[in-house]
Amino acid sequence: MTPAARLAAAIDLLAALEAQCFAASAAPRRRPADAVATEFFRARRYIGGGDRREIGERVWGVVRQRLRLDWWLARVGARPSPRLLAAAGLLLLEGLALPEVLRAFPGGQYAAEPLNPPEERLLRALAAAHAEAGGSGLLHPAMPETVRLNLPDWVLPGLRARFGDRLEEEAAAMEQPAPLDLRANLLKTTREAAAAALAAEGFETLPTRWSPWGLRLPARRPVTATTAFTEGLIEVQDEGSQLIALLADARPGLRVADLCAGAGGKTLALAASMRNKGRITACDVSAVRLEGAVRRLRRAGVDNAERHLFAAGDRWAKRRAGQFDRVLVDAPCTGTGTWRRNPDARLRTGSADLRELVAKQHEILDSAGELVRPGGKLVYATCSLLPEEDEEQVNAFLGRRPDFALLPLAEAWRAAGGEGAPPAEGDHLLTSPARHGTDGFFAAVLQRKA
Ligand SMILES: C[S@@+](CC[C@H](N)C(=O)[O-])C[C@H]1O[C@@H](n2cnc3c(N)ncnc32)[C@H](O)[C@@H]1O
Repeated sequence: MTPAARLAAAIDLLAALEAQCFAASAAPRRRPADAVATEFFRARRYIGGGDRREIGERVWGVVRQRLRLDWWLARVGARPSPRLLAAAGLLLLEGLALPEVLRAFPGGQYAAEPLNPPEERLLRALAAAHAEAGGSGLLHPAMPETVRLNLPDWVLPGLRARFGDRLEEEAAAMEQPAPLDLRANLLKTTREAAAAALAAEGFETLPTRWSPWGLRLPARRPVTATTAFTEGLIEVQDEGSQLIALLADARPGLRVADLCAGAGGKTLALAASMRNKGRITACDVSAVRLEGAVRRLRRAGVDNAERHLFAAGDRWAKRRAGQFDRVLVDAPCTGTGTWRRNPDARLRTGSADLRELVAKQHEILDSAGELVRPGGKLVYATCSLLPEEDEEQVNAFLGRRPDFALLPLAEAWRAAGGEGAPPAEGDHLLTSPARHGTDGFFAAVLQRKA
């Protein structure tokens, strides 16, 4: 592809993302950007791997900096159309000079149409405003805090309550690319043997600091193509997520419910710590997600897991009241803790989603409480750093259910075989990108009084 054709494809992909992920009209069925991008490239098989990578990098660059690019465009009175976003990206992110940006829109077959006079006027104004502000970088002293931190305004109160003076540091860490964490599958291997198998295939890893099962690759690499992966020796799982499975203390022989199992990320880890003994039920409301667990469970050699798809009017939970030793609620949440991995999520989630999710978490926690046997443990977890979805949710539950008590984290950690001190905030597990180099996860262990 010519450079002009690549830019034209990037503009088309930006337009697809706008329509399906970000625009108000895309609500309430906003799609994840990577799903839209996969579909986009699948429909354009003539775009080869190298071109795809370049187009993708350009588009993700714009998505990552979208709040700031929108601010710059608004400063010169422009609306963020895909064409202007692409042009602003060339100018402010890729550092092209104005004439080069204009030349990147030559028109003709397979190239973006030349900027029209109003677009060109806006771009010239943008270049002038940027030059006036020093001409380098994306930050500007007049930017509001939310744009400066690259965070939507609805998360600021919650994240400030969470991090206080450290908010800036955490916001910066949320902009850094995430490492790739793997979990050694103890049903088939040990952490050391999995590391050796990966090293033999050219993938050097380091053991993770807190998870006894974790291996870290410093940068994303196509690990799913390795024999170690296809043979089920490893799974991709952030260390923070591994810690939640660890904290659940799922021992051999227990009866365990993974209530929001999705595609089984934590089910797999729970089954491994149960050594395939006892019974684990992976539940979800999404058939597609639950179906995604089947192949993973098979690859991992898990044979003590069953699946249950919740349906309207389902009596599954009622019939199993008080029967589970462990219940994990890996609650649907805003996912603020994973924003470094999903830069589009901050653009497609809003305060209405937060309100809806908080209500859903409340409801799921209540039905989870019914399932736990006296003396059993309920682990409530999210990949959000917002107190409303985390400790406030837990405190409200404890207010409703005096027959449950919060197990202090140090105690829960030791009981689960954790070594050293866990990443904590008070009596809860809390990991964050800046402090722990993991995604942001929250977990609390609640024990039903015997
Ligand atoms: C954070 S994700 C789970 C991720 C999964 N546990 C893992 O480790 O890969 C939350 C899941 O909750 C599910 N969910 C949403 N509402 C639910 C409900 N009322 N009951 C059970 N699961 C629900 C979603 O479909 C989603 O798969």
